[in-house]
Amino acid sequence: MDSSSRTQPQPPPAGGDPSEDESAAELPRLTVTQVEQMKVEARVADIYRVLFDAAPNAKSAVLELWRDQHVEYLTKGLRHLAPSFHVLDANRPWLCYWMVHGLALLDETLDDDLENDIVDFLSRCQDKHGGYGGGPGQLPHLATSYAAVNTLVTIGSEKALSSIKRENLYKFMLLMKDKSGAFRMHDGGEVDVRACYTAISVASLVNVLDDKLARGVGNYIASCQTYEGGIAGEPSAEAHGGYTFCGLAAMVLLNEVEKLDLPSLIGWVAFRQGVECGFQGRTNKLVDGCYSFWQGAAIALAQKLMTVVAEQSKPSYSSKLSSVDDACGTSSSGLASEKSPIVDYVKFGFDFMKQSNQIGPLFHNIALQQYILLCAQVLEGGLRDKPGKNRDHYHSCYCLSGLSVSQYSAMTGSDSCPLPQHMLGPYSNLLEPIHPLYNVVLEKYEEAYEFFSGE
Ligand SMILES: CC(C)=CCC/C(C)=C/CC/C(C)=C/COP(=O)(O)OP(=O)(O)O
Ligand SMILES: [Zn+2]
Repeated sequence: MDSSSRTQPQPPPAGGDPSEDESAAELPRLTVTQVEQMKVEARVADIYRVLFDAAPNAKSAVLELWRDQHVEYLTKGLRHLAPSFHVLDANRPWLCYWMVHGLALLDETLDDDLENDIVDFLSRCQDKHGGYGGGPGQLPHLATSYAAVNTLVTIGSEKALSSIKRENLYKFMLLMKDKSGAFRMHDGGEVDVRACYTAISVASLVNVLDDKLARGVGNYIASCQTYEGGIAGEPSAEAHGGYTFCGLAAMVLLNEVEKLDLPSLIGWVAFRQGVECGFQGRTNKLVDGCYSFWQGAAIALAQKLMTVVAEQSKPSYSSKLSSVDDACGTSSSGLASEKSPIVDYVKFGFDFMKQSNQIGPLFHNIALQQYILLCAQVLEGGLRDKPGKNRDHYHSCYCLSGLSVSQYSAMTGSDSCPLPQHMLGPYSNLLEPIHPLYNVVLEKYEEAYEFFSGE
């Protein structure tokens, strides 16, 4: 998308006399500082009522995405990290991903030197036997491998994509496979749904996913779906939005989504949207901007799975769902025992995105945008969990990812643009669309798909 066609929004002035500014002049009773204070008190509905009663035209001043500020915050963060990358942290590929992806969502290109620095740094994080660690010489880990691969796909250059040692990555992932079929995060590490998702997402993205990697994963994930309907990190744990996204996305990539009880999963996710308009991660917890992605994207995936939902909603279905216990896991239905010996796994992610939404948003998409724009944005740039918390790169990445998901959630065609009524604030708020199975910008995914499908 061409950002030059958009007018750059300006944030409202930070505090001060409202009469100093034309848009603020329409806010006779509230300064921005007062608005901030009300947010801290979590009185979002009050802010809205008072603002709109007092000054209907103030709507766009408050509901703008402060692009320039977010770009500055993320770019500064990357420049601080590169070129030495000398922070004592095992999360450096994640820091790269959160900032590079955030900037890509904002349609901001990095300069060549910065891109090269990041590619070189991630190459140094790549273990000689495969997989990426949190820094050079660190133990390879599935989560940092996911962050590194998503960063390189987002950078998208020949140098970036060809720096990924796919054969070694495949061998590393095979080593991380547990006898249950699930994956462990690192050598001697924990087995959980996050590990399953990061392994399957990376393997699918770089086109090395095969039956050996896939076997048993779907059954493990299905065993983590709880009585509430959401998915937990491991069997018998509590359903959580992060793991629900991971589990559902992995199941789609494995073509085993029928092993989940989708109606109950969707119901659980939809009810995690609170009166504050954002999502909570689990029952009885506070809303948090990052769940705009984890929960919002789970719903976005479900919008393309309505055929399965309809099938599972038939009274005759329940006995079939509970009898899914085949450990091989290459069947697309979980119902039948027929299996194809050669499964073209890379196509599942590709074909899924080509499908249109089969239903409108199953959450309040405008309300979610309201939470992100009004409560999660920080005036100086960057996004946060909730009012009263500081901005950080993780929340900036996932609030922006969730904003993109909610902006595109009401579209029916897979390649059209959202209508203005599906977006809150000016149309210049529109972000780049993502591929919700991997959380990379769609265009970048398509380029990587072309690149790796020839391999
Ligand atoms: C790809 C990848 C690595 C995905 C990770 C998914 C993810 C966000 C999992 C959440 C983990 C978790 C139980 C957080 C609870 O934190 P908390 O108790 O501080 O928060 P809460 O009160 O909101 O539950
Ligand atoms: Zn959070």
